[in-house]
Amino acid sequence: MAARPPRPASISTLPVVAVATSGGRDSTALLHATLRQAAGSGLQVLALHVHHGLMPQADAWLAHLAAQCQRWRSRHPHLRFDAARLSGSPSPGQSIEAWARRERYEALARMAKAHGAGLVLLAHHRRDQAETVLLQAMRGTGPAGLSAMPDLIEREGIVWARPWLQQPAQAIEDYVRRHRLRHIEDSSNHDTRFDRNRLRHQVLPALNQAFPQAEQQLQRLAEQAQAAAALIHEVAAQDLAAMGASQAGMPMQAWLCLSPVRRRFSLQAWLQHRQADVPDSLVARLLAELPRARQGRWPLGPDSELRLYRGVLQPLSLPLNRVVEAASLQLPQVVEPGEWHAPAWQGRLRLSAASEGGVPLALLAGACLAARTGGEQFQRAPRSTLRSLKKQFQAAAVPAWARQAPLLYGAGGQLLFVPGLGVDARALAAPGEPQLRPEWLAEPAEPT
Ligand SMILES: Nc1ncnc2c1ncn2[C@@H]1O[C@H](COP(=O)(O)OP(=O)(O)OP(=O)(O)O)[C@@H](O)[C@H]1O
Repeated sequence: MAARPPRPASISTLPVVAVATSGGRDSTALLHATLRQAAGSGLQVLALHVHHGLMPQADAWLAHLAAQCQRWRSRHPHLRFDAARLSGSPSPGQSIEAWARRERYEALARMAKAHGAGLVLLAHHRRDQAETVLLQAMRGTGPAGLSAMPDLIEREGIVWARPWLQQPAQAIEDYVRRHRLRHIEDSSNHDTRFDRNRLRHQVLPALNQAFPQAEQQLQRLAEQAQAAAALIHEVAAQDLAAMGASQAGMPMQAWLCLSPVRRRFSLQAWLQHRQADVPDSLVARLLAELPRARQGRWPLGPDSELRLYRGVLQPLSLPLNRVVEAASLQLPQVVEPGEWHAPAWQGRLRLSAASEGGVPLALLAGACLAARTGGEQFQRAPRSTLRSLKKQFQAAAVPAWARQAPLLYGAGGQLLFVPGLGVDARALAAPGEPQLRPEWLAEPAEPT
């Protein structure tokens, strides 16, 4: 019996490669080149476009792309097109460009995932890379900024690739002419109020003329900076692990033992865990002030700050009601049953009415929460031996993550309560004495 010819694969089962397409010259060329490469390969090509809702012409660009993909589909039946319209706007103080970039990547990632594409191609080329390096240099950035754009990076399950990062703009122009590709012209690319446009039209031509290898050298600089940034990242991560830093706090004693340059990069890395954009001015201030400070507070963001207390630098979120602050006494002088949120430690302190096993109200007056700094002593039961907190945690098999919760200290510095162990026997109220029983309630970590 003759074998049946294999059935063509259904389009929805083919592997998908996405191309981010603005409709401009470069991404039009990349989409076209990808389609040619993919022809007969069994790959599905997905053109993705983001309508930013910022320019009056954006509707026409979207219509142009949809029509172009429709035409190209006659020769490339495995071409699909999708677009997203952004509806938001930048928040006060945020640049339109930064907002548009972030939203664009998020929209591209959403669409790629919805279509099962794990790879998104971007049409940046060598001149874009040179411009990015120079722009970063003009901002006085460090190795991370000078790294400019990676040719391949994985973020949140999507691989972003820039296959033309080594290609000169001229090669793409030639390709577009050879294939007579139609593309849109974004008039804002000539608006010299934008830094990039001034650089492109006024600086780069002169630079290329004076140094014909300028773009290649700037690309090499970006690669060197990428290696340096990766090394800094590795060393900072090792230093933070060695000093026992966590999201909740960075111990100052160990940090001060580092060389100045390692202090700087470990501090920066620790701050960036919490907040992507850490102002250089804050890092400079902390580097200058922390070595001499015993206590202190520094603004971190609109709703958070850093506190130095008992040798630990801690980030605190501010707006939640009744934030238990580490640096000053937070429980009032007259303490009543209630709950205090401590977002920096991802938990709540609850004080409940009790007739035994609690802490006397007198000791709770003006008490505060503080991070473990090492060397604390704790007594489990009235006639038991005083032992180090570390040993007590081990004996009670308190898991390592639970040992990061804050300790409750009385106004006089007396240890009152340790999450996971309970009330220190020296702070136990006598039966019938006015008292409250402390309890620590851990909250699930927020996604970062
Ligand atoms: N609105 C958009 N929708 C989808 N992808 C985009 C969009 N804008 C930019 N991109 C992607 O990001 C790359 C770089 O963006 P950039 O703003 O430098 O390019 P462009 O000048 O808008 O267009 P092109 O690179 O196509 O000439 C584009 O080549 C494209 O891959």
